[in-house]
Amino acid sequence: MHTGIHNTSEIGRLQKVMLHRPGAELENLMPEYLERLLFDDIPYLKEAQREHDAFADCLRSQGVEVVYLTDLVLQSITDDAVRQELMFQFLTEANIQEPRLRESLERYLGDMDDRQLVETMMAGVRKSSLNSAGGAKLGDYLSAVETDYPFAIDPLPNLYFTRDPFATIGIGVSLHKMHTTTRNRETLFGKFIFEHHPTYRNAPKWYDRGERSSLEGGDILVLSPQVLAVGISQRTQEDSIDQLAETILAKSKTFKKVLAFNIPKTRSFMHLDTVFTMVDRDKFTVHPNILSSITVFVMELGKDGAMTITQEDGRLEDILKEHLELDNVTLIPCGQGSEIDAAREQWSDGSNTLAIAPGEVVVYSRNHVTNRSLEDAGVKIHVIPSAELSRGRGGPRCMSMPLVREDVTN
Ligand SMILES: NC(=O)NCCC[C@H](N)C(=O)O
Repeated sequence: MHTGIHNTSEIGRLQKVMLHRPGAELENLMPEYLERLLFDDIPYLKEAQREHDAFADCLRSQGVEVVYLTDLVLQSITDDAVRQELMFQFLTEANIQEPRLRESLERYLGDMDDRQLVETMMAGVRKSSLNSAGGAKLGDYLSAVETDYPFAIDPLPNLYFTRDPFATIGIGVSLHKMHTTTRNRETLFGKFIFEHHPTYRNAPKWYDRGERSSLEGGDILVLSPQVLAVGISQRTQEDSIDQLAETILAKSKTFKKVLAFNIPKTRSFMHLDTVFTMVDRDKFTVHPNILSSITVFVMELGKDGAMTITQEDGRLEDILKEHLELDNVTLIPCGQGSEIDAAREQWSDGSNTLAIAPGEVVVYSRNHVTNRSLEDAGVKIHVIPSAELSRGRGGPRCMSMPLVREDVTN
């Protein structure tokens, strides 16, 4: 079946990837609301875009086709009914309850062409722009809707972390219910892509955004065509993993095991991929601080179709060796084992590498200590600028969603 998606590993040569170039949503960040919107600082947009373009150019120079989220959403608006439905659901999920405000927003957005509409949905809507857009009737009700809050609709500043709202696994997709309200609104774009985009609408869904428990893409690592790793983290709950594992193991026809990694539930370790990524067939980057606290559960379907779960007690290297059937596994510690360098570089995603081929990864320039360890371990690195992008707490893996990778050969 052609689904537009083929992703059977973390490291197979990357052929097609989805990014989101940060846009006006970053200029709608205000210090008061940073925590709720999951930022620790405000990136300088122009510089963040320059860095992001360097990331995209780096990928293109390695033969990767780069597609952008905005374009995929636009290509999914196949007729006017889809556009209306997108706008309707967007306003509902932005929690616009006040009928006159909703009417005014419908008029404001309704006058835009498709691209403006999608970009505005992403950027958020300031009350001031509604007023200046000829909303003369607004004055009589804006006083009723929290006058001191400057947004009619909040921005979606985390969109450039395309790894999280949905994840490609095998030939299908896991569309997520996110842990936070702000990120949950992002998944609407994925819903429309996987319902309407001519290339992607047939992709099987292994998880859906209507589920009750949260699951985020940064916790999902496709270790091999048979083995999936999922983090039990601040963002991903056990119930979601039960459900994803049951569906994948029963329906994908290829995956045989899910390894659930229980990691500490903290902001800096928010997803599994902030502490652990695969860089080669037998090499992984890891934040040394998790090694003592991580536990791994192996989930498999028995002959009767019922799930079995066993807890692994050994060292991470040995667990990976066993389940990936490898002779050797090398863990490359973030910060070369120094407590200080490890903490500093992990905070800015030193362990969050994006593999573009076995043994070849994209990394942030600022994590020079970890980057040296990668090179010492024989990994080829492609270094991208990182001063502004890293302020959002995500690295090259977080900023990319592979759509097509070549299978890994031995
Ligand atoms: N996979 C990832 O770790 N993504 C990074 C997400 C950063 C974003 N500010 C967030 O807190 O969700």
